[in-house]
Amino acid sequence: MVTLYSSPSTHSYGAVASYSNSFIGLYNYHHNKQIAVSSILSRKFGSLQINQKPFWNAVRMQDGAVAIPPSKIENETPLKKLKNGSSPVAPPKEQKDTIDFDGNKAKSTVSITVVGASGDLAKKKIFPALFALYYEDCLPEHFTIFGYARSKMTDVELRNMVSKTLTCRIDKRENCGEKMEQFLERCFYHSGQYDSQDNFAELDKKLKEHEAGRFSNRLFYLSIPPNIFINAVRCASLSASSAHGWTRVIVEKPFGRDSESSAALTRSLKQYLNEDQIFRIDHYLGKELVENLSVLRFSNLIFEPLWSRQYIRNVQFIFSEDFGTEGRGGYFDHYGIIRDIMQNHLLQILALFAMETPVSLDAEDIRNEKVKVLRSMRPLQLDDVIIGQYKCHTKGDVTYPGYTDDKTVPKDSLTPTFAAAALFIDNARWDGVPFLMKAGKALHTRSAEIRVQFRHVPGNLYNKNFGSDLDQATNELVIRVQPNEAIYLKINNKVPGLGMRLDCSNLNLLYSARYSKEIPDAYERLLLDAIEGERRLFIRSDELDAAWSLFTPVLNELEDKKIVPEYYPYGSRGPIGAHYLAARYKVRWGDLV
Ligand SMILES: NC(=O)C1=CN([C@@H]2O[C@H](COP(=O)(O)OP(=O)(O)OC[C@H]3O[C@@H](n4cnc5c(N)ncnc54)[C@H](OP(=O)(O)O)[C@@H]3O)[C@@H](O)[C@H]2O)C=CC1
Ligand SMILES: O=C1O[C@H](COP(=O)(O)O)[C@@H](O)[C@H](O)[C@H]1O
Repeated sequence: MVTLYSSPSTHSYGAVASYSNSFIGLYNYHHNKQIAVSSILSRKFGSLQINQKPFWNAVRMQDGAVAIPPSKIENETPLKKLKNGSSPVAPPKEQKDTIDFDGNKAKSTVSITVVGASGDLAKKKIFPALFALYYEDCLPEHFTIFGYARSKMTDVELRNMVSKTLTCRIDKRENCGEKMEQFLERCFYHSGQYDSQDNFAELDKKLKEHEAGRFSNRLFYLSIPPNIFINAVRCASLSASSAHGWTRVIVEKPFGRDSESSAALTRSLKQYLNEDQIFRIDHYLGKELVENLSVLRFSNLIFEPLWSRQYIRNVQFIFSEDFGTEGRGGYFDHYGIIRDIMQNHLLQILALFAMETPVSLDAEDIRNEKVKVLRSMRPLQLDDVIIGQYKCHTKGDVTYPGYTDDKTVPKDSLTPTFAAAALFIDNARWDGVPFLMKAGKALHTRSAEIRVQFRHVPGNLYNKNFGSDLDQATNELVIRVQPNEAIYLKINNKVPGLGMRLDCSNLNLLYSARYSKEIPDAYERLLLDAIEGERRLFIRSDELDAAWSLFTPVLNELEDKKIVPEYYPYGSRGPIGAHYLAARYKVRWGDLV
C-alpha cells in the first residue's frame, strides 16, 4: 500500500507520498500535476490507479516542505533528507488517504453517521438528501448510514422515522418504493451519549461489522446543538475514526457567535481534526443559483466587464421569510438575524459575487479569492445598520404571534429578527459601491435574491421618456435564489406602436420554464461534495475569521448599548428604517419598486 498524508498547516497544497516510510514525491496541487504525482508512483510501483478522486482535494503541503518536481525524483528519497530536518510527513493522527492498489471500487465503502439523528435537521434535510442521492445513484456502491443520538430507538424505529420524510422526485420513476426500501435497509441506529468514548467505540464496532473488511471511509454529520460539538468530535475522532481511509466531519452552523468564540471553536476542533477533515456547511452555498453565480460571471462575456464600480450603482442581498422563529426561538434568541443569516448566508453570496477571478475552479483558489475580498471589506459600522423585531399582528380572524410571545424567548428580548446593513469593499473594483443586505423573519413573503442595480446611461437620448426616475431608467439584474429560481435582466424597450413610449421589461431565465428537471436540495449537493472530498462549497477557517471580523464589533456594540429594535408587524415589509438606510446611499430596495 502507498499511503498519502495530508497536513493543514499552510494554504499551499501538495502531495506527500510515502512507501514503507520512504519519501517518494511532493508536488504542488493542481489538476494537471495530479498526473505528475500519480505517474511517479506508477513508475515506481507499476500499475497504480488513483481510484479516489477525493484524495486529491484532501492533500496539503507540510510547513516548510520542499516541492520536488517529478523529473528530480530518481530514487526513493529518505524522509530525513527533507529541509531542516522538519518532519515532512504528517503524524499518523492526521488525515490520511490510502490508495487501493487494485483501484477496485468494490473494495471500498463509505459509512455516514448522522450524529443527532433524532433531531429536526436530520429528519427534515439530511436523511431525505441521502435518499435523493441514493435514488439518483450518486452514492458509492457500498455505503452504510448510521443514526446516532441519545434517544432510544431500534433500527426499525429509525427506519420508520426516516421513511416519513422521504419523497420521490417529481420525475418519479416506477421503482421509487423499491428504492426507498433498499435505502432504508442500509440505515441503522446506535443510541449513545455525545460525550462517551465508550459509546462511540460501540458505534465503531458496529461500523466495522458493516464495513466487513472493506477499505472504509467515514463521514460524520454533526446535526446537534453547538454546545455539544466538541465532545462529539472528540469521541468520534478518538473512538470511531476510520483506521485506514479518510474521516471527515460536517459541522453545522452556528460556528460561534463572534470572532472569539468562533476562534475557540476552531481551536477545539483542530485538537481532534485537521482543517481538511472539517466541512463547515453553509447550505446557501449549495443552492443552485448561488452555484450558478460564478458561471454567470465567468462564462458570459457580457457580465464580467460590467462587474465593477464603473457600471454598478449598488448590489442588494435580500432574504425574507414569511414565518417567525416557530419552535427555534430558544436557539434564535442567542444569535439573532445578523448571525443567523447575514454573517454567513448573505456574506458568503456577497463574497462569491464580488471576488476577483480565481486562478482555477479548485476549492483553494476559490476560497483564497473569497478570503481576499472579505478582508478588503470595512467592518460594519453601527450607523450602517438598522435592526427590527416582529410584533403580534391580527389579520382578519387570525392573530400572528410576536417574537417575544414565543415561550422560549425572554419577554424583554432585544434580539433582532430583522436587520438591514450597508457594507463596503475597499478595493479598486468596488470602491464606493454600497453592498446592501436585508434579512428578516415574519415578513410578507419568502424569498432570497441578489439585485444588481446598474448606473444610468450617460447622455441617454431617451431620458425625457423616463423623467427623473433613475430606478426606472436603469438596468437591474436579478438573481432569484428562491423560490421560483430565475435570473432576469430588466431592460428598456419601446412599446410597440406608432408612438415612442418606453417600457421596462424582463429578459427572463425562469428555471421551471427552461428545465423540466427538479432542482436538487442544497443538502444533496453538499453531502455529495463532502463524500467526494470537494471543499469548494465549504467554509475554510480563515474565511470564517474574516467573516466574523466584519460583524463582531457591531454585534458587540448593539448588545452593549442595548439598542432597541424597531418593531414591525408580523407579515409586513419590515421596519421603515431600512428605507432610510438605503436612501442615505441613494438606493431604493429593488424588491419594493
Ligand atoms: N433545524 C434547522 O432547520 C437548522 C439547524 N441548523 C443547525 O443544525 C444543528 C441541528 O439542528 P436541529 O436538528 O434543529 O437540532 P435539535 O435541537 O433538533 O437537536 C438535534 C438532536 O440533538 C440532541 N440534543 C438536543 N439538545 C440537546 C442538548 N441540550 N444536549 C444534548 N443533546 C441534545 C437531540 O437528540 P437526542 O436527545 O436523541 O440525543 C436532538 O434530537 C444545530 O447546530 C442547528 O443550529 C442549521 C440550520 C438549520
Ligand atoms: O440557516 C438557516 O436557514 C434557514 C433558511 O433556509 P432556507 O434554505 O429555507 O432558505 C432559516 O430559516 C434559519 O433560521 C437559519 O438558521
